[in-house]
Amino acid sequence: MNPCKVMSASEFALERTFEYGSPEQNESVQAIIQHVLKEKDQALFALSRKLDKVEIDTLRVSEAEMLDAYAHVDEPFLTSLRLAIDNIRRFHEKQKRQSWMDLQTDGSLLGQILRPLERVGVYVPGGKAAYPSSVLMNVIPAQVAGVKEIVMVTPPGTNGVLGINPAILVAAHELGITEIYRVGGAQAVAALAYGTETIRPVDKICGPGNIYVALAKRNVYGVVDIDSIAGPTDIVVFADEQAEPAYVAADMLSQAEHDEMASAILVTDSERLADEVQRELAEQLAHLQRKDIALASLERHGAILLAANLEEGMATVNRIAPEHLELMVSDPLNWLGKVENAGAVFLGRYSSEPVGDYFAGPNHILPTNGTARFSSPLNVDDFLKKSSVIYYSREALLQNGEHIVRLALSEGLDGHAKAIQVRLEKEGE
Ligand SMILES: NC(=O)c1ccc[n+]([C@@H]2O[C@H](COP(=O)([O-])OP(=O)(O)OC[C@H]3O[C@@H](n4cnc5c(N)ncnc54)[C@H](O)[C@@H]3O)[C@@H](O)[C@H]2O)c1
Ligand SMILES: N[C@H](CO)Cc1c[nH]c[nH+]1
Ligand SMILES: [Zn+2]
Repeated sequence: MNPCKVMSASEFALERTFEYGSPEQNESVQAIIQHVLKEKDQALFALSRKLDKVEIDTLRVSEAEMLDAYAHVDEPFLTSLRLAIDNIRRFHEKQKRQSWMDLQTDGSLLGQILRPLERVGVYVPGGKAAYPSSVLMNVIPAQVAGVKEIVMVTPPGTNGVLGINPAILVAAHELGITEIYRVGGAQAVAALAYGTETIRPVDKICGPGNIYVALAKRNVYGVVDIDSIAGPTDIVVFADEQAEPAYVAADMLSQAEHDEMASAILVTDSERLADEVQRELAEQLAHLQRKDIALASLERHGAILLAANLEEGMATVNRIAPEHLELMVSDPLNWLGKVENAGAVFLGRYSSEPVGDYFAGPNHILPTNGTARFSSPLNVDDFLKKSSVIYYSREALLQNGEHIVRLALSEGLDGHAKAIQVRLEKEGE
């Protein structure tokens, strides 16, 4: 069995669909948003019944539930979680920026004031799998930025079984998050954007999710801000003859197992590697718990792309603009400078993608579906807004006023010009 199609890198046609998701998925997301706008909490109960197959009667997770969750996780998990928290916090602390002011010789003062957003909603996925790691990746940069109110939403159950995964609640509690609602999918995004009787609206919605979550975020953008379209995950492994086939296949499967819509692609100049990776994929798939999801992902969206040489391979990588890019080549640092578009780049045979998903420190909430061409991993700046500050001294205005007047008149805006002229006349006397 060959799980992946093989084709030449130069022939690989990248369908960059401007309509993200199928028309049916877009329609159903719009219907969900309208439903929440009209019926608020009642819509959230009904949609959880219909889409998550669970019956809920309260949305807010209680303090008791959060504390009870600790009984369901073990000490080694807590140790690993706390180490990951330290790494992620340290990495994001380095991104912190300060407000600044620049004093000019004429006495004018120009600058930028940075302030944290007031209230942010973070989405933690939980439909097909539970993602405590996404709690950390969402919340820590917001906390480092100084956001006052962080609200978390997550599906009320996983795989149709009622209950939020305890590891998600423990991760939230470790970070001091207390406002959590059991609601997922497009309905959670709509509730955060427009508010319901129980959920107060937020200023920005961040976090990854499946196609319905991604489409809903895109739909509510403008009412609230969003981070990026962090939808179904994708990975490209860029590998040469020396790469270890077992590692390449394992890393491709690590992302294919997320979602039938995930995509895992190998780009290589080695036919031998391509054959061996194909064999490894088939062999390793058989032992995966989520083999059905991973196989569907490989069959629908996976590929092995054979390039005439590595330069051609890198051009293909840049066209794909992957969320994750592994440079599994003998000289990864030499190739790093040629990477134009990628959410996160993993260098060398030991930097397997899950190192970044869970532990190293950089954020795993990354732009998907080619959006790494123009957007970035979730970071501290996502939670800051900036105001420009302008102070002009008398001297600065007298010196530069004529230029401002001229530019205003060139736009035919004499009201603007007069606002300056009135001062020049009075002060110039
Ligand atoms: N890009 C990133 O940074 C990143 C990080 C982590 C996870 N992910 C992605 O997050 C996703 C997680 O997906 P998931 O499904 O496990 O959890 P999820 O929480 O994103 O989605 C589950 C919700 O989808 C809704 N839903 C399911 N079927 C639906 C349908 N037919 N119509 C309307 N709504 C429907 C349900 O309300 C459910 O609560 C994966 O695609 C994974 O690749 C991405
Ligand atoms: N690979 C996903 C998108 O970057 C994140 C994740 C969380 N848990 C496991 N993986
Ligand atoms: Zn992952």
